Amino acid sequence: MSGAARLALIAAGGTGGHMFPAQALAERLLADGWRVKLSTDDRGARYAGGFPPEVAREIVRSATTARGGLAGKLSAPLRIGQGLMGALRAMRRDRPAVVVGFGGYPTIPAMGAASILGVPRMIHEQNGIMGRVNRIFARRVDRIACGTWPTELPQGVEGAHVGNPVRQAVLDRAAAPYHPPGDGALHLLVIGGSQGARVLSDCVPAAVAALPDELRVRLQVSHQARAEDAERVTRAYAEAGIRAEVRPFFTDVPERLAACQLVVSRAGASSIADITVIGRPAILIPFAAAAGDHQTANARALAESGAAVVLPESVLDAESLARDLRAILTDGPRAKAMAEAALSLGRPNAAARLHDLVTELTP
Ligand SMILES: CC(=O)N[C@H]1[C@@H](OP(=O)(O)OP(=O)(O)OC[C@H]2O[C@@H](n3ccc(=O)[nH]c3=O)[C@H](O)[C@@H]2O)O[C@H](CO)[C@@H](O)[C@@H]1O
Repeated sequence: MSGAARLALIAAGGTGGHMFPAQALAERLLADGWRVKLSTDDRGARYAGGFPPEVAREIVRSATTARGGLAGKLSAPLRIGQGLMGALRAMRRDRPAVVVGFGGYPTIPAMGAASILGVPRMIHEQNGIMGRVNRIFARRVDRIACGTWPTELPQGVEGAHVGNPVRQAVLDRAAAPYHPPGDGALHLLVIGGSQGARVLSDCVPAAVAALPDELRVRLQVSHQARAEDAERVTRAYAEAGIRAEVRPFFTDVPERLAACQLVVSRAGASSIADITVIGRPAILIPFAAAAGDHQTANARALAESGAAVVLPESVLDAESLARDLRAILTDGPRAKAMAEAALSLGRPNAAARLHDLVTELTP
């Protein structure tokens, strides 16, 4: 049955890691005739440009953006309380058929209001270790969908494994033909999650500069660097005579992934989902300080299946990275086997499965 005119309220927190799976579900629900509203805060709203225009036009703001310092901490309960009152008013007005939370503080008002008003609700957890806010609501929702499996859930709570939904632009390139490294150009994509990663800016240009000349001259690097690091990263590549495009954020990661021979990436859940749905070999550098070291957990399945080499930050330096880059870029059959292993872990139907769970929840 199609979901004509039913409204789904999607709540997601401020990082790309929560916003991209939310976007993927929004796209799927809209395609099935649902109306969709998005509840997020100012940080999350920066990702709204990627959402379909009818969702981006009218965001339900949840004023929970974290502020620094003691004053910020002390005022947090007040801001969450105000957010909750606003969410209750909006929910009484809009009457959503379902509320889906993707984690992060900005989801507290919408998930809290849905609990109070008895609106059918579910959460999607992207990582193998449940985030703090999803944990708060884990016992107060009708369904829990998990992106990674197994996921550590609170005792007595059950989850369904759906995978991490990826954007339509990624699905459009699912299993795109892979051209393993040979004699031609070598495209290297370097992404540090939604915020960029300083450690990659410190290491990758130096590692690439240490590669043998015959590899270096064929390299073409797309490197996402934090805005404050972009200039020095650009300079480092230029000084090493390497063609590189350095940007704080690539809006066309799906295209660049499809075109590349190798990815160097953090191990956030959506980064991994994109890499495995398109199917590309990767060197993963998990963010060691992520809650519960969940990025290392995220990367494990790829390492075990041979899809990726995992370099923990503790052993990462330009030399170790150069060794791995060289090993993969000079071994086409190995790169091809890695790409195939990655593809076998991809879950291109995650958004569709999540959509089905949402539909089951609503009369
Ligand atoms: C530091 C931290 O705690 N990070 C968490 C955060 O990661 P983070 O916010 O970095 O999110 P993910 O790695 O999950 O996703 C990043 C997304 O941004 C896209 N992208 C990236 C760079 C770019 O230039 N353009 C672009 O479009 C990627 O293709 C991917 O789809 O949320 C994830 C999901 O809960 C967690 O797994 C991560 O551990």
